[in-house]
Amino acid sequence: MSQIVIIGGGPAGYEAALVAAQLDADVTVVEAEGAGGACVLSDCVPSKTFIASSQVVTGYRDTEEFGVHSDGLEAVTVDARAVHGRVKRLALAQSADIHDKLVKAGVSFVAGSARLGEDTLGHTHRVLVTPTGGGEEYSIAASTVLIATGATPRQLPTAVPDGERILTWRQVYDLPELPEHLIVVGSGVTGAEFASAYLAMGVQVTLVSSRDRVMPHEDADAAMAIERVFRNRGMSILNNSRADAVRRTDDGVEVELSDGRVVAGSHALIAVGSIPNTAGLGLSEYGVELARGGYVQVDRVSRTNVPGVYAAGDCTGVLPLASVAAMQGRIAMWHALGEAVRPLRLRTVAANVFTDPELATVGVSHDEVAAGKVPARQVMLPLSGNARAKMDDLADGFVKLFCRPASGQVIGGVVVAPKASELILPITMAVENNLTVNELAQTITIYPSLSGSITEAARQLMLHELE
Ligand SMILES: Cc1cc2nc3c(=O)[nH]c(=O)nc-3n(C[C@H](O)[C@H](O)[C@H](O)COP(=O)(O)OP(=O)(O)OC[C@H]3O[C@@H](n4cnc5c(N)ncnc54)[C@H](O)[C@@H]3O)c2cc1C
Ligand SMILES: NC(=O)c1ccc[n+]([C@@H]2O[C@H](COP(=O)([O-])OP(=O)(O)OC[C@H]3O[C@@H](n4cnc5c(N)ncnc54)[C@H](O)[C@@H]3O)[C@@H](O)[C@H]2O)c1
Repeated sequence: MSQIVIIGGGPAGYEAALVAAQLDADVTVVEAEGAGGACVLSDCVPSKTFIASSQVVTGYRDTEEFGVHSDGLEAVTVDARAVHGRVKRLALAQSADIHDKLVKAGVSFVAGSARLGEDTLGHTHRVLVTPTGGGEEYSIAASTVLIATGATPRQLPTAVPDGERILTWRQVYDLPELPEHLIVVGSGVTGAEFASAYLAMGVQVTLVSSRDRVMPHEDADAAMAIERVFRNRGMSILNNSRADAVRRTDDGVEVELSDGRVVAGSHALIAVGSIPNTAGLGLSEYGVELARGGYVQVDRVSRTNVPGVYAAGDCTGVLPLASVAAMQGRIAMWHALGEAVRPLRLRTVAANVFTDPELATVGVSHDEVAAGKVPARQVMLPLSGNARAKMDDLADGFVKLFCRPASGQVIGGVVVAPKASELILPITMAVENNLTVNELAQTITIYPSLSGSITEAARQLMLHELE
């Protein structure tokens, strides 16, 4: 029987374990924090639960427009302890669900910290395990090892988090109350999501963005649309501003920018990216190649350069999403256990930024098209003309579609809208299944619906014979 040892129990690790158990392997997952990993316990799941509370507050905005009288947003109060309690409860419950699922599938789940042992020059790898809460280190033999150790918030040496005023995104749920004035350092996806959620909850937010717009890696039209919404709702956004240092003051924090300006607030959230958890695993000693930044180098079936040692998820830096981590983990096990497997394809991975409004993307990007790397026709359709959007008083979103110039094959799209995460699916299906704009356009959608704008955009891209 194949013996699989998986280091790390996040989406990469636990989804891999489920596949390997299904294929009758003897599977052990060693996890330092808890089933579900950082994704479930401190990153993705908690942040989305927190955002869910912020959306409840948003529901009280602009009720007059709908003919509903209320005391307005000012009368809404957010009980931070209750919100944080819910965040932690849901995370632990999700972790327990995953733990139960693994155990039910026959996986041995070990609470501990693991690393590779000495290279034994054979077909068996040795994984050394230090149990959580003490106990002797012991070793497990494995025919296949999967490194799925995730990543950790990057720290700036001049802005060291103290868990009270200077925070990582993992520490915000321990605050006894909401910040009065939160300075978010870093306007990537993480910074933008938290800035959006705190703003919705009535917190004064300043976003320190090192680039000329927020979310520099996202579609420019979408990022700028969201930046406009942020500003209109009162967020202060400092573009082209790098934080050099963050310091505690008597009653808060001050953030020193590289141009010498100093911004004062009550709290600072440092969201300047992550670093892979690959130190201390014995990888280099074992001959596993690491790329720049300490990421484990893998191919599209999750192999490292060392036979029998695979890696998946954020520790590989391929595309730090839970969905991708999970697929990399499954692919590793299918490959290791001799199943037919399709190498990882990033082209059809949909991603969503959970700001208000949300920003979902799939397929080719505007930058690739603009740079001439991918020939494409495109259309951008504002939601303001959509009947359902008018009813819901949605003015800010849009749908963008990209297709191949001659065939009309759909190759990408962007949606900015509430619940864009749900609306992107038809475009993802079209990209995945090589559908054309004609096929999308001929699909009958619900009337009135926001998804009607997707087929409407497709109709605008249909080529007419006279053109
Ligand atoms: C704030 C935030 C929000 C996010 N939101 C989303 C989202 O909405 N959607 C989405 O798709 N992605 C989201 N992501 C990204 C997503 O969380 C990651 O891509 C995902 O967690 C990666 O999974 P993983 O299995 O690689 O690692 P992780 O989830 O990080 O799990 C790795 C686990 O390995 C453990 N570990 C590390 N070293 C060892 C060791 N030596 N021994 C034993 N255990 C070890 C760690 O303790 C950790 O629990 C978000 C990320 C952040 C930071
Ligand atoms: N909804 C989701 O799916 C979701 C949510 C959060 C994160 N993620 C994943 O995590 C990845 C990483 O996102 P992230 O936002 O954590 O990191 P990131 O690296 O994408 O963004 C960090 C930003 O901070 C900026 N920065 C760095 N140093 C700075 C300084 N001193 N002052 C001001 N700005 C500074 C960087 O220029 C960068 O724009 C995303 O690409 C995504 O794949 C996904």
